[in-house]
Amino acid sequence: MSKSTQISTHPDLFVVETGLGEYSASLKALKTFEAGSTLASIDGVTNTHKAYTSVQFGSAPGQHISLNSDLVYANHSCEPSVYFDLSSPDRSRWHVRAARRIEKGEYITFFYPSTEWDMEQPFECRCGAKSCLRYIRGAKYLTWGELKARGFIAPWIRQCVRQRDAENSQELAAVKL
Ligand SMILES: C[S@@+](CC[C@H](N)C(=O)[O-])C[C@H]1O[C@@H](n2cnc3c(N)ncnc32)[C@H](O)[C@@H]1O
Repeated sequence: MSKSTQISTHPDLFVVETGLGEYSASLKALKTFEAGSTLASIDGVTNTHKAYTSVQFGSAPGQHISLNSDLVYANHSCEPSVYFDLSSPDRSRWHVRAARRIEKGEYITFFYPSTEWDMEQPFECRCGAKSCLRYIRGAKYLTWGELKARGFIAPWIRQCVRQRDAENSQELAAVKL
């Protein structure tokens, strides 16, 4: 995504850092945020089709939004600094919250599989975290243990995991009969 001519949507909170290669832009905090605090509301969104820039907000087909803001530059991390809370049916209550204390100058990152079941554009993860999962393609490809170790997981992802795991254990039971 190119940032060069766009105006910042959150100039007092974040700055978009542009890198050299493709997909190398990132989002940095311009101030310190306490753990659990709300960084920003997720407003101005529009419904869209699944894309590498979209965020999923439910388990039904087509439940994806376009952020239409600098928040789209938040990269994935396996040890994220924020989470996107789109749990409420009331969109005015959608927020970005701090998963831990975030110092000024730190990257704003979220755990993409916390909202995404089966991503449009998987990638080799470069988050550099000790617990890095290496290849990110959505929650569908992770165990519940791998997911829950990362903190916040959206309700629709928890529901899909429960369904998948129930189906797998039924299949296993059928094989054993
Ligand atoms: C919504 S964009 C995030 C902003 C992106 N860095 C850019 O410059 O447009 C998502 C894309 O960024 C890249 N990305 C995000 N987090 C990454 C990570 N931890 N490791 C490698 N690539 C990442 C992937 O190409 C991914 O499809």
